[in-house]
Amino acid sequence: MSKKIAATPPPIEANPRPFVYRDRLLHCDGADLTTLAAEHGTPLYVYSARHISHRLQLFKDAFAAHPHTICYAIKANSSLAILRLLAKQGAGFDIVSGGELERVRKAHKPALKKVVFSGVGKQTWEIDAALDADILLFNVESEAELHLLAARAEARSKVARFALRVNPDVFAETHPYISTGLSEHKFGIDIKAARSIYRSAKKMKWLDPAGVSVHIGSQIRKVDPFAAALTRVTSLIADLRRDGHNIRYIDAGGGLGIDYGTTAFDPAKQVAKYAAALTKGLGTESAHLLLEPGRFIIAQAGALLTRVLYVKKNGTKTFVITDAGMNDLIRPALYHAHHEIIPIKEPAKQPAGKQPLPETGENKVDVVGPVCESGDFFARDRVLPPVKPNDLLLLLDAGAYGMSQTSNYNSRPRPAELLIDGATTKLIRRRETMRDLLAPELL
Ligand SMILES: Cc1ncc(COP(=O)(O)O)c(C=O)c1O
Ligand SMILES: N[C@@H](CCCC[NH3+])C(=O)O
Repeated sequence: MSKKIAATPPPIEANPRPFVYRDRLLHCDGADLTTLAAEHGTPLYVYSARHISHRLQLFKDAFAAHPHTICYAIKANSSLAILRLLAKQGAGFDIVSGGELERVRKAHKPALKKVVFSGVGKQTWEIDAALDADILLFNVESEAELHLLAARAEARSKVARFALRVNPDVFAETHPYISTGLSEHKFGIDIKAARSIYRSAKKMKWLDPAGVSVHIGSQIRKVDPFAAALTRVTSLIADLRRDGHNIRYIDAGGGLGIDYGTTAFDPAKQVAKYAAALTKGLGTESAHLLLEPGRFIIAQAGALLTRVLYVKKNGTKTFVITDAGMNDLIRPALYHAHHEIIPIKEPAKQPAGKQPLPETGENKVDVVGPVCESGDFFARDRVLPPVKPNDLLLLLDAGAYGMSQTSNYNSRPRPAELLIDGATTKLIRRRETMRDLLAPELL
C-alpha cells in the first residue's frame, strides 16, 4: 500500500534527522505525521528512505579510497523493504542467524553473495543453509565452531571461506551490555591464539582462511578504539601472510555511534573520522575491507510515533502514559538509553519568564508505557512542553534496535512500519492483529 506526498522535503544536510516542523506540524520528508497517525494508528514506526540511502552513501564516500563492501548489520533493523533498499544500492549484509539469512534471500537474493555470518552460537542447520547459499564469509568465533564448519563443508564438498573473529582486548567506551572487544566478553577468539588456529585450519581441505574479523562493540563515539583494534588485527595479518595464508579480507565490524541528544552532529564528519582511524589501523597491510555498520545507517532515519493516553500524578511525579511501551522500544528500559521526545505540534514559544503549563502542570514528566513494569519508561524527569491526552509524541532515533527488538510482552501486538520513499508513503509492515498474536499456539 503506498500513497503520494505533495510537499518537498528540505535538503538532507540541514538535519541529521528527517523530521522537521512545517506549518507547526511535524513532517517526515514532506509527509505529515498527524495524517499518518490518523491513517495507520499508533504506535507506528516511520522511516525515511532518503536518509537511509544518504547514510549508506556517506559510508561509501568515506571509504572510496579502499576496496570495500558495506555489509549492513541486519540486527539493527531487519525490515525487508529496508534490506531491499540497501541491497539495490550495492550493500551486502552482516547476519547472525539463519532467520537473517532468509531475510536476505527474500529481500534480494543476489545479495547472498555479499553476506558475512557472525555470532558465537551458530547451529548446524544455520551453517548448512549459509554454505548452500554460498555466502561470502563465515566469521568464526571459536575453535569448536571451526571444526563444525569444516565438517559441514566437507559433507557438501564445498569450500568454506572463513575469518576468525578475533578478540583484540580493546576497551571501547560504551554501555557494558554492548561492548564486545574485551577478553572478558564471550565474543571472538583470543587474538594471541589465532595464529596457531589458522595454522591448523590450513590442513583442513574444505576450509579457506580468507580473512580476519573484529568487532569491538556498538554506539562507540570515539574512533581511537577502532584504530587500536585494527592495528592488532593487521599485525596478525602480517604474521598470517608470512605463514603463507592468502588473506584477502579484513572485516572491521560495525559499532560507529551517533548522537542521541541535541548537540550538533555531523554524520559526514563522523564517518570521515572513522575512515581515517581505520586507515591508520590498516597501516601498510591492504585487503578488501568489510564494514558492518548498523546503527549509523538506520538509527536517525527512523522514529516511533505514539499517542498520549493519560496524564496523571502520583505524589510529586507527573506521568505521561503513551500507547507505546517497552515492548515497542526497549532501549530506555534495557540500557537507560536516551531518546529525544518531541511533540507533533510545534510548541508555542513561551513568553520570557513565564511557564504556563496547563496540561501537565509540571515541567518535568516521566514518559511511560502501558506495560506492567516500572522499567517501562521512555524518559524520566524529562522537561517537555505541555502534553495532554490524545497528543502525539515522536521518539527520535528509533530506527536502529527499535522494531528489531520489539516483543509481544503483555500480549501486545507489534506496531506497523512506514517508509517514506521519495513522493510516496509505503506501509512496509502492517500492525499485528489478535490473530497474528495467537497464530503459533497449538490448542
Ligand atoms: C558482529 C557485529 N557486527 C556489526 C554490528 C553492528 O553494530 P552497530 O549497529 O553498532 O554498527 C554488531 C552489533 O554490535 C555486531 O555484533
Ligand atoms: N541493541 C543495542 C545494540 C546491540 C548491538 C548488537 N551487537 C542497542 O540498542 O543499542
